Amino acid sequence: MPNGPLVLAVPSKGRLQENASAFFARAGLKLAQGAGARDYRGKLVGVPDVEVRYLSASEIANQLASGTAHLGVTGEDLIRESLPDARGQVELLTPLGFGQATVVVAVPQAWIDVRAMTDLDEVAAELRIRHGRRLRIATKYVNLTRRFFAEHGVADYRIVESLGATEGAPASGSSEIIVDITTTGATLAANALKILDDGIILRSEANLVASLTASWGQSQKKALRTVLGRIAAEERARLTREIRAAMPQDGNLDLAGISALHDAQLPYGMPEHRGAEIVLHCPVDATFDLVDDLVKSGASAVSVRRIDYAFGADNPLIDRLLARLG
Ligand SMILES: Nc1ncnc2c1ncn2[C@@H]1O[C@H](COP(=O)(O)OP(=O)(O)OP(=O)(O)O)[C@@H](O)[C@H]1O
Ligand SMILES: O=P(O)(O)OC[C@H]1O[C@H](OP(=O)(O)OP(=O)(O)O)[C@H](O)[C@@H]1O
Ligand SMILES: [Mg+2]
Repeated sequence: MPNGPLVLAVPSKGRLQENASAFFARAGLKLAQGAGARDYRGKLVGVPDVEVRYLSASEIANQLASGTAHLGVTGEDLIRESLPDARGQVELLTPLGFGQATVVVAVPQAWIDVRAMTDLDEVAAELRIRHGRRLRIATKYVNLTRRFFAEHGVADYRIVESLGATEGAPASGSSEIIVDITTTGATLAANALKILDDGIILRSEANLVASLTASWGQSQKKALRTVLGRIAAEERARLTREIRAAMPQDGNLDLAGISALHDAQLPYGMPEHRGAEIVLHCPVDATFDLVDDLVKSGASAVSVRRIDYAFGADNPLIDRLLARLG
């Protein structure tokens, strides 16, 4: 639909759901779900031409790949696992700071001599000789597993597809080892499994992802500018502090030098006269060093505040995506 709505796919359940709604709310994008909790469609309050669809995290990855959804929030693990050509199908716009999970290779703790991927070759050979069968890996990350094992030159194995409770597979005898996600490590420990020293396949977190295969007409691009504009403005504001001060009545404050030194901007220009108000925007980490330099140079009434949104003429998120859409 060249002039249809922009389809925004949002997690409908699980660990990503609450964090995703909070993320949109911070960006001033209020999700309005349809009539009941079972209505899986909604809107963005005050933003026309956007249709919100509530889907599972893995379905969001699929719909971004096929172009059924334009924008979505999902885990990078699911993108890398389900999309054969992630680079050509989607653009990962920004990591969101939640949904952290690491995809790992884990083996029984009882295998004390097995510490690294290279040790698995020996295990596999022994299994073959003693029991006449291949090393079994339980996982739902079939593609990530194949790629990682190939990179490590381990070829003599068989994948047992697991639909859940993967960590239980070795104890129940349906596999020898597993590939799964872990966050705190509690589930691995409870199942007496350990991560191989070089067994980290991917460190994942939730991302804002755009589809490159969806049809991007005029109305979708317009909605995209609004949505990404607010998201970028919130992100910029979160990483920035606003510092206000009065220019000293005498002495010479080298404002250009100080701002360059601390990577700060003067969004409203140079103050025009002594005693005039200075407004600086600087990276959060630079705040106190910048304040010290201002005070040392005679600035008075220095105050620091957080800002909610910082809109600029440029928007790196949109520019990057439009460049890729051509
Ligand atoms: N500790 C965790 N356990 C599971 N998923 C996590 C964890 N931490 C972050 N995540 C992220 O959440 C995603 C899974 O989300 P969720 O379980 O809601 O959806 P799903 O996998 O599509 O559904 P289902 O689990 O019912 O198959 C993971 O792929 C990962 O990106
Ligand atoms: O390292 P931990 O903090 O213990 O977390 C990791 C576990 O959490 C998830 O399972 P979940 O409970 O979501 O069930 P699921 O497999 O059905 O998604 C994941 O699949 C792991 O099993
Ligand atoms: Mg889950």
